[in-house]
Amino acid sequence: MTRPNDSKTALHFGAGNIGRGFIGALLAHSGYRVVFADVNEQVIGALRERGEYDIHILDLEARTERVQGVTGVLSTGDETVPAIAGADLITTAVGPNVLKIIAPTLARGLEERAQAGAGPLNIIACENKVGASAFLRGQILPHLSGAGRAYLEQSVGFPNASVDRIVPPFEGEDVLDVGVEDFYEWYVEGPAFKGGIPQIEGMKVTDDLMAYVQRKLYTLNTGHAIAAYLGSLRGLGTVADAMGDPETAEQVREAMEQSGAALVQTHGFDAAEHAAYIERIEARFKNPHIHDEVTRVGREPVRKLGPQERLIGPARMARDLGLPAHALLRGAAAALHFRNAEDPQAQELQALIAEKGLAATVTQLTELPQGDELHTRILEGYAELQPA
Ligand SMILES: NC(=O)c1ccc[n+]([C@@H]2O[C@H](COP(=O)([O-])OP(=O)(O)OC[C@H]3O[C@@H](n4cnc5c(N)ncnc54)[C@H](O)[C@@H]3O)[C@@H](O)[C@H]2O)c1
Ligand SMILES: O=P(O)(O)OC[C@@H](O)[C@@H](O)[C@H](O)[C@H](O)CO
Repeated sequence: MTRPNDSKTALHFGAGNIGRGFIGALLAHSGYRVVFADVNEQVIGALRERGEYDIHILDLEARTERVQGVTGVLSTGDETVPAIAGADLITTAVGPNVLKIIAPTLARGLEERAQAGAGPLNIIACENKVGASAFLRGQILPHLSGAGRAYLEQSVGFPNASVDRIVPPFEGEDVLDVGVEDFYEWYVEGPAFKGGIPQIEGMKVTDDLMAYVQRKLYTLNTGHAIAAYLGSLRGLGTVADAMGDPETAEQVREAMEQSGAALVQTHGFDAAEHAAYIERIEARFKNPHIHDEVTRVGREPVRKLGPQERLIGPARMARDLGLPAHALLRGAAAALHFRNAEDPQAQELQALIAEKGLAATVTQLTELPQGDELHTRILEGYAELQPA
């Protein structure tokens, strides 16, 4: 059977959970030869040696899927620039903070393409960040010559995307094994593609990406983060444990309902469909087959407290519409309590609070001025929430 992308190559930065467990797998199933670029020598070595790996679907009906036709390059090595020059599509799932690190390498690859007179290319950043592909474009531009810049402007699309599949770290028999939930959803911004939209199994194209990005980030990631931060405060180890605690589960639901009311008004979603969307997410959080530590879900609290992010973004949206936001702000307050000796941003957060005080830290991270009602409510929430 021929597939739409047989004989094409996709280069995917980040052979981690989402890379192997979601985006890379869809690309391979759609016929692409998938080249993963990563800094992890063990994973890249195994991908090169074996050319395939297994995905374990951790749900009511457990099953295993084999992903074939894959290989790897070290993103710091000599092969990555030619791989960029020869790719038909580039995707990333490295984490929002790593985009600026891979930007100079991408720029070198684009220079080669410009010199070779190559055709159009699309680069899709599959990260939990509003406008991640556009952000990556902005990081690449300063590294380009005039010719490279002209090629980028004319021939390189940076469609933004929303990616949803819960993929925690997985202890398999093999280093390449990955464990995922059955559910997945990938929306990409149609009008931003250059040179036609590739046919990829499971990739949905939309003209209104912001609605889908906010629907996912301000519902799933909002509830997820609040489950993690309240769970962590209450000594609970995983998201499923946190959702097993009736008070935490109720507070998570209340927050998703508050962001939901704001999203329904902002984007015109059907209220009943949005309620069903929340219910589905709650069931995903409770999936007993997924072991997702609150430390992973709460990782990088400085990023998660940002003004457009999953806690403050929907709280501001609700406030601007005259809707309640207290459960969302309780989540932000819980985030400020987050401690994890292995998470540099959790360390940075506690150091900031110790050095500058809570009020100044909240302003620095959320951009909410002191005296703003949301700022005040976060401080009150912080005082009410005490570690177990
Ligand atoms: N895991 C999930 O449930 C999930 C779901 C949706 C979206 N996301 C988003 O996907 C992105 C990746 O998350 P993840 O959970 O897969 O993280 P991860 O840590 O499992 O994977 C990231 C990978 O990037 C690699 N990496 C780091 N620096 C690199 C560099 N300079 N060059 C190339 N590779 C580099 C790491 O070695 C790692 O393999 C994040 O933006 C996250 O928010 C995650
Ligand atoms: O990846 P982060 O750190 O932005 O957020 C942690 C989790 O909420 C996230 O990875 C979810 O599992 C994922 O967004 C589900 O689609």
